[in-house]
Amino acid sequence: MLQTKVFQFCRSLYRVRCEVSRRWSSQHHLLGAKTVDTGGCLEVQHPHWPHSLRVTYPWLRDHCRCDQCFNHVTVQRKFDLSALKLNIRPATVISIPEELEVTWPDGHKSKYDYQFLWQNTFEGCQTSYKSPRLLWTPSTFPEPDLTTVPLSALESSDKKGIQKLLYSILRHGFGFISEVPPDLESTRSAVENVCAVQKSFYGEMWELQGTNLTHYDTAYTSEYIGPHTDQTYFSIAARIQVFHCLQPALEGGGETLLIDGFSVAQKYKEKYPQGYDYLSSTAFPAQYKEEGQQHASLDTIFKHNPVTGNLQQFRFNVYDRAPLSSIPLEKMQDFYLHFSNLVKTVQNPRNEHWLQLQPGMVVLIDNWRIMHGRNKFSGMRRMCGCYFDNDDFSSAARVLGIQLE
Ligand SMILES: C[N+](C)(C)CCCC[C@H](N)C(=O)O
Ligand SMILES: O=C(O)CCC(=O)C(=O)O
Repeated sequence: MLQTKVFQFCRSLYRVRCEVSRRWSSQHHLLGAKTVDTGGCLEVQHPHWPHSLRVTYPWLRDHCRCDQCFNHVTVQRKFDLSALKLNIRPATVISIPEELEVTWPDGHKSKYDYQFLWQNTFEGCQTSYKSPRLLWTPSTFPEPDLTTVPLSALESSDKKGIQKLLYSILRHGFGFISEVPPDLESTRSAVENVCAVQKSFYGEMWELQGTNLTHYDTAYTSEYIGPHTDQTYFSIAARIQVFHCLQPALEGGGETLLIDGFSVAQKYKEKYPQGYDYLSSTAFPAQYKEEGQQHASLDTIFKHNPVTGNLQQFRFNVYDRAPLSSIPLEKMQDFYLHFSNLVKTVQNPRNEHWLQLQPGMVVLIDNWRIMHGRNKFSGMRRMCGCYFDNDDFSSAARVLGIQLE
């Protein structure tokens, strides 16, 4: 009881009331925030923040987290936007150490945790997010200890192994799981520690066995396959490609090629800025056809985050291009000019990192960034793998506290 009284007394000391007719201007006390009414919005400066944040009043009203406006069980909004007045302004704003308390003209009270404001406003998000991405070339190809996690660490309940693997994928575009028994089921259970396997017409886990043409794709032959990303014929390509070489080709060949597509994109953008803009804005079709399957998509090669404009996906597959019906006659020369310059940039041998995948080493490749290919081979070779969908993979990363762009 006494404690409550003392707390209430202290709390009242921190409160600074301001009338809406004046400008908000509360002093910050200890850990409380200083707030200033700047007309259409509220500027909040918290002593723990590197800079102040501005939020509009409609934003504040819309983001009220009281039980009437927000269902905390389902984590869904309940506030009726049709009732939102665009010229709404608070009756009072009180800043206390833990939160900001706003009373609206109709008497409704909203409270905002400072961390909530920092993490959920544009200005806070833009300052906090640091991309982990590190571009590489073969000469800066990351050392195996940075990118490899043994299966036992992946299975540990502290999740540190999974975090390391996810960071490696986000940083370098790939990561390895070592010590995985070289069979399909063990590969599945190893990767399922990270994310659910995507179901597609290839099934969930797939296997390439020599030249057994299970699907109508060059992957199921022993031919060379140049650098590409998979599933350009889907409207959303798989985010992660998993490979486990169960048996390297008995008579040689079959090495894996990796190229950092974002590094190539950067070089292409520097050398051919117009081409980069063209291939970021001109969609062209891709396809996959076999009995019972006819997949088609229409999209650009470079795709960017719609808010930051940062490169988000590099879609590149010369083999799965559909007939070019989407480009009008007068734009056709532009297309071939820009596309062939990109192909030349990709095919520069200085981008190529070749490796022989070994049984026991499972590689997870970011299919939105890294191109893969393989050398031709002879004799029996066995490779299994699967894909992860982008949404499932991103969710798995966020669940472990990894912030994504
Ligand atoms: C991986 N797996 C062997 C199942 C399929 C390979 C598909 C390759 C296809 N051209 C594409 O780019 O998607
Ligand atoms: O056989 C391989 O190593 C990879 C084949 C391939 O490029 C693919 O599956 O997309």
